[in-house]
Amino acid sequence: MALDSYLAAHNLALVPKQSSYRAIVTRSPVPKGSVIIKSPPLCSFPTSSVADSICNHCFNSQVSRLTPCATSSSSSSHSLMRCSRCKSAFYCSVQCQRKAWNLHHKWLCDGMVITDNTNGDYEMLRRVCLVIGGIAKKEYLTDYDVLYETFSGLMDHKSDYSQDILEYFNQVATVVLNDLSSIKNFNKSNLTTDDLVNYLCIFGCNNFTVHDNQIFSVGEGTYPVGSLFNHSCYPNAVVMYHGNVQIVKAIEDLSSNDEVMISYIDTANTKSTRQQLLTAKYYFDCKCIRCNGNIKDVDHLLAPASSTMPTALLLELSTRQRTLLSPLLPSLFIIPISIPPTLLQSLLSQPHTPLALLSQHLSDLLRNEQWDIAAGIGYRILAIYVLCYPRYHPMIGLHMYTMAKCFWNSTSDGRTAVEEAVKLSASARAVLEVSYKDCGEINWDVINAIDDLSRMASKELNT
Ligand SMILES: C[S@@+](CC[C@H](N)C(=O)[O-])C[C@H]1O[C@@H](n2cnc3c(N)ncnc32)[C@H](O)[C@@H]1O
Repeated sequence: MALDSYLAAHNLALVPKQSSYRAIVTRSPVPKGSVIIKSPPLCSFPTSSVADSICNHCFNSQVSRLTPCATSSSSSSHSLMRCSRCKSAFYCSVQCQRKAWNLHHKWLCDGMVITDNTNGDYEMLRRVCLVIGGIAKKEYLTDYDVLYETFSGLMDHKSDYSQDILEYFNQVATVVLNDLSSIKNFNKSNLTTDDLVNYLCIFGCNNFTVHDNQIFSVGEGTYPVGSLFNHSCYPNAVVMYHGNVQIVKAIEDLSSNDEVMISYIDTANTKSTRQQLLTAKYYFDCKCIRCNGNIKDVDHLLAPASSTMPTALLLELSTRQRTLLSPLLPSLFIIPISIPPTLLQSLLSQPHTPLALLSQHLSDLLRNEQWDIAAGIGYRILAIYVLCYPRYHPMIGLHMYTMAKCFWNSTSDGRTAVEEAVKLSASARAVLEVSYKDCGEINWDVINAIDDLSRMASKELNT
């Protein structure tokens, strides 16, 4: 089978597993920071909010220097080309425009839909049907045979969907079949409404949100190979994107025969919220090392925010966090899973300030350029992140980078703040390097920006 040899070429294997049907395991040790597998989407499309600022084919951003799917690194693109016919599709290069044209745009250009969350199913289904139905020119799609074989074998959980949802899927399937039936030769594909309903069921529990280098959502994609990885609330791998190419990276050292696990949801949530999200969309009860209690959970710090914090308390908390947590920064990286006891003690003794509330305050403080208070609150958030994300998770690194910027911009603490900026940028780099290395120039730009900040701050310390 094409899939087995494809996985074997990446030192991976798909093995049966009772609790989750199948699982991906390593066939040799994989050091943290390694690319486990890179795979293209069967289909993908950008979200409406960014559709005019990223290439609708490869998701390369307007301002980036490298086009992931262009043949030469000199094909720089600082403004996107617009489809002159529909005026709603944008491309970074002629190559991308040609690929999109031959895969779907030729048939969808007239009825181009500006996609949003309500018609994402419709948009994805039309594209998948053009590919599977033999209309799209498959030579423009990388690894089609593997993608198709894998997609066809994915779990659809059809019996778990409610009658209402299946009826909605049936309506979408009917509209799409009707739309596509006017295309010459589409009827030869013999695709039925039932087939399309099955595809929609597969999308529901397998599709991915594509994100940029700041983990902001930029699109949706059907990634059959990535869909083979099971979920853990304390994953040993993360999903990165170079444009719309999906890259699974190890964030822990893996031994031979270890199961590779990613997370399907934001794991900075209480156990009950995580379980609800996973049951509602993926139809399973999570029994991962965190959910079964092998890692100390901190639900009281993750509860949803119900109110805002008075400014005086915010200030007090900010100052206290800096005093308590700044000296602990180095220890956050020494112990892989267990939490330094001093940190745990300081967190548990704090007033009840859930993460959502702190994050909300942090964004307000950043927006209002209140860097000093933001930095202190940032420490508190960092401590909570360290308790609920694996040590080398990009959320931790990106947050450290935000904090480094706060200290660098802060005016009140002089040299101490600059020292904090240096310390935090070094930590941010150490964490982000693991997931961002070998993921293309667009991701590496974040590391370059951290290095720039670190150089400026170190220079200031030495003058
Ligand atoms: C994206 S697929 C993952 C691959 C899937 N195991 C397969 O063999 O095709 C998602 C589905 O896998 C199962 N799954 C994923 N992670 C699981 C876990 N930690 N425990 C139990 N089932 C899991 C659930 O049925 C879920 O809806």
